[in-house]
Amino acid sequence: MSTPLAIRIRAVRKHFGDIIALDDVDLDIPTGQIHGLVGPNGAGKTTLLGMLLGLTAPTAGEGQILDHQLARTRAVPAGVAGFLDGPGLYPTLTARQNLTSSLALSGVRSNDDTVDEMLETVGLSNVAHERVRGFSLGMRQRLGLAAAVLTKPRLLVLDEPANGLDPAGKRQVHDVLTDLAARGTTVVLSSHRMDDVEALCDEVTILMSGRVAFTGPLAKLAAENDSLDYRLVTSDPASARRIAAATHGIHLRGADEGMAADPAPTRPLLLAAATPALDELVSRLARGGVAVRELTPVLSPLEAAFLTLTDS
Ligand SMILES: Nc1ncnc2c1ncn2[C@@H]1O[C@H](COP(=O)(O)OP(=O)(O)OP(=O)(O)O)[C@@H](O)[C@H]1O
Repeated sequence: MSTPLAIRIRAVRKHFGDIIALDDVDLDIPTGQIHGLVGPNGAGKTTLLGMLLGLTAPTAGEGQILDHQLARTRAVPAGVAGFLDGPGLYPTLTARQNLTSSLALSGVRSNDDTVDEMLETVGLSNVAHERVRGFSLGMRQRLGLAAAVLTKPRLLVLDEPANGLDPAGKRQVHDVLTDLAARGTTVVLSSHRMDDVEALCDEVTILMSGRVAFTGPLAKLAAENDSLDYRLVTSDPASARRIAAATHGIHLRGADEGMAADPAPTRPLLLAAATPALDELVSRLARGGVAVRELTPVLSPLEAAFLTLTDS
């Protein structure tokens, strides 16, 4: 049996005067999934997230968010938490007071230990008693996430949650979200960082000018890519270049494209290929006694799809 849907949206449109922010959007997000929303500036990501949070009503279309119909009222539906444009925090209260106030407002029962554990989880124990006024963007992001998570949401909606985070902060946020999803919370987040989305999300939706250009698993996106650019490092660059040039479906790129053989190339070889041709190349290299030390996509499937769709 398939996983029940946390979000089911059909033919949703949103107009702001003459501006069409969302145009005929369909979206299915199963319960417990971490779903990434990507797209260029102005694509409609924040508008869609705002709709999930009950802050914006659709102009047309319909949807089901958890047990609720897509908002006609401007209120965050029960079971949903999150934030747009940074978390709403009280600057004059301490980090700890912010969490206890947020809990009190949400009506969720909790105890002091839970609050302290959450501060520890997001790496803010050492500043628990400091006022939020002096916090950096990354600290605010982590505190906002902690406040949202403490309310035990069934759906967590986050606009650019990795903004301003250093690598340690990013890992803490990743751990919190992965743990939440493993316990059944659905997470929908937007990001301009493709590497974050790929590291964290099960599925992704690419929005372009308010329309869904792609929605589905990242693996499907990779499979739909005819050809990707790769960087190849081997034990014998000259032989590798010769073998690559003679392999059907391999296209040399950059400085190697159409160039006479470089007798002693030292740079990595750049080439474009689909997966079957790449498999063939690796077999031929092995048969030719050339060891493959590194074979990596120059752009990930998500980055490549994004650039193709935005025609950059
Ligand atoms: N309240 C509003 N009033 C008028 N236009 C709006 C409003 N909110 C969004 N828009 C417009 O709707 C379109 C989509 O905006 P939205 O903020 O949803 O895009 P986005 O994908 O989140 O962009 P970014 O990556 O820059 O945050 C844009 O053209 C924007 O100018």
